[in-house]
Amino acid sequence: MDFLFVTAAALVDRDGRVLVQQRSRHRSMAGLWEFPGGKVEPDETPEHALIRELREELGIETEAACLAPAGFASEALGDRHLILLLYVCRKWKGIPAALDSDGIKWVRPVELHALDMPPADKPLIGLLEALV
Ligand SMILES: Nc1nc2c([nH]c(=O)n2[C@H]2C[C@H](O)[C@@H](COP(=O)(O)OP(=O)(O)OP(=O)(O)O)O2)c(=O)[nH]1
Repeated sequence: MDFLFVTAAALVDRDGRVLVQQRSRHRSMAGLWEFPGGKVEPDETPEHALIRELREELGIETEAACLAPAGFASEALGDRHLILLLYVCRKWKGIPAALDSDGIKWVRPVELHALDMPPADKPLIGLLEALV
């Protein structure tokens, strides 16, 4: 099986809201709301990939100690199989900006049900409702 490992973060603010970003037009799954993150490169740990993606996509800095494993999703993706590793992060430096997406917004976990998200993300919503 050809696995695609992707790491993503639920950034949680002091009001218990979670950041989601909208995938930009030129990407697969364009327009869907997702958790910031991306593919784990062969030479990276999931945590380092996520730290890099948060820097590239949002312009924020965090560290491995601030990434708490929250859960995962397992979903067919074309001829590959996606393993999406979700971390909760409550501590970072900087103010998130939409550097690589069509927009960002902060929502309560219960509000995620009403957003168009990739299929892999759906089972993670209940998890965040319980955790955040
Ligand atoms: N970052 C992120 N990716 C997700 C989520 N849910 C989900 O199915 N994915 C999928 C979409 C992509 O296939 C892959 C993430 O890769 P990526 O975002 O680095 O991919 P990409 O746009 O550069 O490339 P592509 O998918 O357009 O080929 O994981 C999510 O919540 N966050």
